[in-house]
Amino acid sequence: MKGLTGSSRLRVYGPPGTGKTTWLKGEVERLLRAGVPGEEIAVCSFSRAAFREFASRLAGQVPEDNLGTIHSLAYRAIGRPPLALTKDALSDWNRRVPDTWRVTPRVDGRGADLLDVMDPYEDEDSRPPGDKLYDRVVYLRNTLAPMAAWSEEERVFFQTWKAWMNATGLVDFPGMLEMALAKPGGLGVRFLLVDEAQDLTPLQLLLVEKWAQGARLALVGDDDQAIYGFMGADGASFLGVPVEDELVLGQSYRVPARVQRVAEAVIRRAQNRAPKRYAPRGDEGEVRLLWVPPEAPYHAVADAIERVNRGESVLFLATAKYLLEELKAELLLRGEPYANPYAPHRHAFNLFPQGARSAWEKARSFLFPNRIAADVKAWTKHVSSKVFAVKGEEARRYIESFPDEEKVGDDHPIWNVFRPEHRPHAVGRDVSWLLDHLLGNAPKTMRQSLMVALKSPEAVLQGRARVWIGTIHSVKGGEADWVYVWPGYTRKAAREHPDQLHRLFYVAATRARKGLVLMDQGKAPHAYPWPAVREEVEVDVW
Ligand SMILES: Nc1ncnc2c1ncn2[C@@H]1O[C@H](COP(=O)(O)OP(=O)(O)OP(=O)(O)O)[C@@H](O)[C@H]1O
Repeated sequence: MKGLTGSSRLRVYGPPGTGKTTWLKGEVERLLRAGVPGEEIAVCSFSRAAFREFASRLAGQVPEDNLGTIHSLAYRAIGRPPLALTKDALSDWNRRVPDTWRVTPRVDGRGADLLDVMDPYEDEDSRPPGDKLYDRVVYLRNTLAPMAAWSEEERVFFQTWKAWMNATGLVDFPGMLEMALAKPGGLGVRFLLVDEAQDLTPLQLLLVEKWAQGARLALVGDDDQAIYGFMGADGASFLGVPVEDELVLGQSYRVPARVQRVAEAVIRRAQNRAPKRYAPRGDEGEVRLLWVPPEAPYHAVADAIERVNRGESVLFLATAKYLLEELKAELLLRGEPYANPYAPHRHAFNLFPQGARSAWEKARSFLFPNRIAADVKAWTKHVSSKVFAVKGEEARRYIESFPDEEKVGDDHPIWNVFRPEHRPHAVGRDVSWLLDHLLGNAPKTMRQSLMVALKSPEAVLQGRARVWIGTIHSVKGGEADWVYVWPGYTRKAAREHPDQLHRLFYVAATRARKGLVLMDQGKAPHAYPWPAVREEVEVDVW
């Protein structure tokens, strides 16, 4: 198979599941086996999650600093200045500017991935004007739009924003790329591999080209899966890069035949695309249409849980986060926690998010079979003072007086702080009792985790979810046995980026390894019309 030792500019493309990411990983391993030092290889991917497992496999061979998103590599290259989009930094900006220029914070101080927080299909009308203006300016910077194409307001806003960043030493996301471009020298590698290259903006591509000077470059992607048009990446940059050689992958190892036929009917609606052919997997797979009223996902959940119980993986996908709210509520009622293996840090998709200590651990601390004082301290902070035999403040002081690591058996004196009628519930890990006596300001995920614990304490103890959920953007490159897709979208999306909408549902459909369940919302406004592929579809009317 073609590889980077044979050509200095290679484009690898292929439809969903044809092994593009697998090729890229294999190529890195082939280079290492051929004796290329790991320091001379860099790999860019779109999301960090996609790479976590790969990076750990390469640990000690390719330096961790050479693996990451384009933004993270650029951020390192410019010496990691503080970020402009944090709460602290923006409170300064927001104090100085008119209301209509105020920007809402988007990252924490540690610099979470920009794309982890992008949800283009959230309700546009409810967004503050400053956020919309800032996003338009980011788009113009990402697409390298000539100043003549900017409106007067966009120009003035950007000049002010840039002057503020310069004066304060802060940087925003396109700024990382702009600074890395202006900096002499590149990444200092001989091999640069870029996954999901269809989502490169013209600005990112310019930086990749600079980094690739004197190096061999592989761009890996699929123009039909370009779903970041709203950021300025429409797949055209990827297809337009002059290359020496191309590797076209034509066999999907994921998508079964029926799923492929429906997915093809969706992507054929896109106006601007290069036609392509590929072979599906050998088995037929299944496509079903499930009529689900938008506000009641009970039947979809019941259907999905049956599959999970049979050992299959299930992924629910929607265009926007808010569409998942009813689903999450239904899952919690059933004691089924949710997760997103492709965005494990995002609270919106994970009841048990990874990373910094989070509120669900307070619920877990109530359930531990072998408790220590620190566990009791964690949940008693959020319990109503009514359960204590003394005043709340005094009770909490008493609980705090025990060293964190002290073991707390069922007869430990710490329990004496509870009124006699409450004591057995606290000692006995009575989840309903705790839910009944939680303070109003107890963290939401603590309460939700306790709801799950009513039915599945083990799931909370282990921080383990069985059902995956996410926006289509959040699961790029991912897959599951069964994929359930909501047809929701906004009218604005259809008007401004119809191709992108078709690509988005194409990406969603092609995540399925065994079957696809299209959730039909009938005549609900703004519901994406599924193609009429009747022979593929079994209709369930509830
Ligand atoms: N040569 C192969 N033989 C068998 N299975 C493969 C092969 N290559 C890839 N796969 C499997 O097929 C699935 C899809 O592979 P991969 O994610 O690399 O495809 P992709 O082209 O990057 O997909 P997408 O375009 O959706 O991101 C994975 O489960 C992978 O393990």
